[in-house]
Amino acid sequence: MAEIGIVIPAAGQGKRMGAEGNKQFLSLKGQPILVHTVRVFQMSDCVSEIVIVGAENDLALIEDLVSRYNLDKVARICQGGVQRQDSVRLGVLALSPTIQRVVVHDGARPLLTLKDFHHFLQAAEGFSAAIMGIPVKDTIKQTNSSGSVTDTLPRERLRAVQTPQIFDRQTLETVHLRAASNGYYGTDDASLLEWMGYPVQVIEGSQENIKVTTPEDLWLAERILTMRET
Ligand SMILES: Nc1ccn([C@@H]2O[C@H](COP(=O)(O)OP(=O)(O)OP(=O)(O)O)[C@@H](O)[C@H]2O)c(=O)n1
Ligand SMILES: C[C@](O)(CO)[C@H](O)COP(=O)(O)O
Repeated sequence: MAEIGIVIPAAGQGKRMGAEGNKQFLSLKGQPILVHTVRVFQMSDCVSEIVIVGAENDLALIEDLVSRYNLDKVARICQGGVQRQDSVRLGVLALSPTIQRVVVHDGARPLLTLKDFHHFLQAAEGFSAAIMGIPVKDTIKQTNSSGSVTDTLPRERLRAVQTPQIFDRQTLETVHLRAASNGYYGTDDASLLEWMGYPVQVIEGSQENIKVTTPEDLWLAERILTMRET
């Protein structure tokens, strides 16, 4: 099996959370969100190493959490960039040369389970790029700049995309470097492959694998974890 490395972008500002400091250090059931996120990869026998990408001012705190929670698969903690995509690129470049497949997973998605991660890895075998996604529940409409509807998109084929996203390391490096030199930005890593014409496979994820973006998400994350305890 190919050696798998994990890149966790955690260098955002969490503006939509509106908390003081980086949302990834907020407590979720008594432990920082970021610790929940990293732990699933720490526990996985399929993972060789983890790179966490943090904001300059948070690097010492991340180092402290890694040692306090014995996250010894974390091989490097590196400084992030202005946008998520910059942070991921820097993280990918910091992976050991032996890593052949890269999983990118948001620091702010603490509810991925080991079972779902392993199912994802298994389903992704044979694809050079695969991403988790779930069917959308709402009707999605496209609007023009004044809010008037221009289209109703056929829902059967729409997927709300999450992380983890897995890629062959060489391809991921190539698209990130090309996007950086062209000033091209996407909201996830798969969109860089799409931009360069590479195929990307969607694998069904879980409704519980939410991204903690706003205070309501933190409330929901607490409830999901409580539900899992019972
Ligand atoms: N320059 C950035 C921006 C984002 N991220 C990370 O990318 C993930 C997904 O981003 P999002 O949830 O949008 O986080 P923020 O950018 O922190 O949130 P906001 O847009 O509300 O400021 C987060 O784990 C975030 O820390 C990053 O590593 N580097
Ligand atoms: C990559 C991502 O998690 C896919 O849903 C998401 O796009 C990243 O969050 P952002 O809010 O777009 O930065």
